[in-house]
Amino acid sequence: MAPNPNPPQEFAALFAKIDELKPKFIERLQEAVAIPSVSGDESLRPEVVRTAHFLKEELEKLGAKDIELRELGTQPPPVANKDLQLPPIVLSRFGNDPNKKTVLVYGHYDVQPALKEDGWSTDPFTLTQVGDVLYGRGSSDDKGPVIGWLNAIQAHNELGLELPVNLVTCFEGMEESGSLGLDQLIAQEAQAYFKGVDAVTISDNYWLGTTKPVLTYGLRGVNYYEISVKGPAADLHSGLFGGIVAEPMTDLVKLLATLVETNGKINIKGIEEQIAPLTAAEDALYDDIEFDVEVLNQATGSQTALYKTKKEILQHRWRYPSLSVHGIEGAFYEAGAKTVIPAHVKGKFSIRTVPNISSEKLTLLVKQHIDSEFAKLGSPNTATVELIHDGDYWVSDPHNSQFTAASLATEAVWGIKPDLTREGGSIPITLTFEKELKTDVLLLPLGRGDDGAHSTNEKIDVSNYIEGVKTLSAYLHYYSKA
Ligand SMILES: C[C@H](N)C(=O)N[C@@H](Cc1c[nH]cn1)C(=O)O
Ligand SMILES: [Zn+2]
Ligand SMILES: [Zn+2]
Repeated sequence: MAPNPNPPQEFAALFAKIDELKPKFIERLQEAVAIPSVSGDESLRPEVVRTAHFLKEELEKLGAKDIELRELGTQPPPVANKDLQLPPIVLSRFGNDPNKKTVLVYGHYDVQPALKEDGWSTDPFTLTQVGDVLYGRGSSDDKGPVIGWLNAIQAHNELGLELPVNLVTCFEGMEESGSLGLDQLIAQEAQAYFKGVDAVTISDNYWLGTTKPVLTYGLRGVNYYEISVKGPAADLHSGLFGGIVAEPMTDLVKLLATLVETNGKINIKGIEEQIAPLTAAEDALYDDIEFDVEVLNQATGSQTALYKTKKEILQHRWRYPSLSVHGIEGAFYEAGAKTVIPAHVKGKFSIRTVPNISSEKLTLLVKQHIDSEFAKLGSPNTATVELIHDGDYWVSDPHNSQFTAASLATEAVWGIKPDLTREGGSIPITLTFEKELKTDVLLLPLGRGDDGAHSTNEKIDVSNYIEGVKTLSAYLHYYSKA
């Protein structure tokens, strides 16, 4: 999609300044991407913390006040290093004018793991421009959008243009690992640091496809589980012990295979009954959305879609649960042919939740399922299942003043009204902001549906990044007048 060739006159200088600053904005993202802030890898925790310091320095340069790196204590189990500190929350403030509205912007500076050997064409932690595309881990999820907010502030500063709202930043470093510790901080600061916040804006998801901007009013939740199967006291030689001991891997693979069918059907009893019925009014909402199975095939680079029609695909992404098996810890996985019997293996899977699935009830059902399936195996090993983290689903009203302002901003930048979408992914903290601050939350995505978030060759198109900075800026102006 080409940007609007005739943006409103009121934004002419601001948009021109953003275009002029493009090289600086790309350089800032390059610096952010260069820090491998993988929250799920304990050994990289210092890098996650280094990213918080990088943001603090950038915020200082931009003139933020009350900058704080708020510590959250040690990471709760399961964790190898019991003294592992959680990464800090980066709080800061631009303006404190009682006559202006206050917008809290949330984003995360941690990323998913990435290794060149996973199949990346370029080094994942070196932002690499190929044509009009910027490749690198976090470029879209979520360093690009986080840096996008800083860029919007810089453009205002360089023009000598006051921000139209007071801005509060809340950037976290554990989103990809369950947002540990942030719920408590938000509750604690609702009437302190966050007092007076009128609106929360999150830029941490994606357009549905590659051409049309969207605003998002729903998220699925996520419950992440680990099945632990223990047997022998240590790994064993399969020639000496194969056939005469019960193998944990065999049990685990059987258990994992009971969870879900190839067609996506979840086999855990009691989940389906909790799903909110589809009303005719909700069903009709899907009619006008631009999407087809080819967009899905393009995003996955395959022909592996389970559904063919737009409605089926979108409903199964947004309003039905899914169960994904992610990996096995403790198992042999490298190249070669090691003949080991692993002694202790952990299978990881998650369930995306939707209205009205309760996290507590789901965990009970998962435990019942694993216990009953394991009993059927008659194994002398032990199997336990544990909830690692959970985050609730969220559905909001897409017609409040924030959405209206964001829709106007999108039209100003892209020359088109955005589609209103829900998201299959999860941002666990969204509901907490809504509940604790008693404000509405808007999801205003910058990246495209084919950005490859969490995947190899994650990217953000230069146009999405730069026009995104314009969209964030214009949104603040429209919202200030709403
Ligand atoms: C949508 C967002 N950018 C995202 O990727 N969220 C993660 C959150 C999460 C929860 N557990 C682990 N990661 C996601 O949806 O997977
Ligand atoms: Zn994200
Ligand atoms: Zn993510």
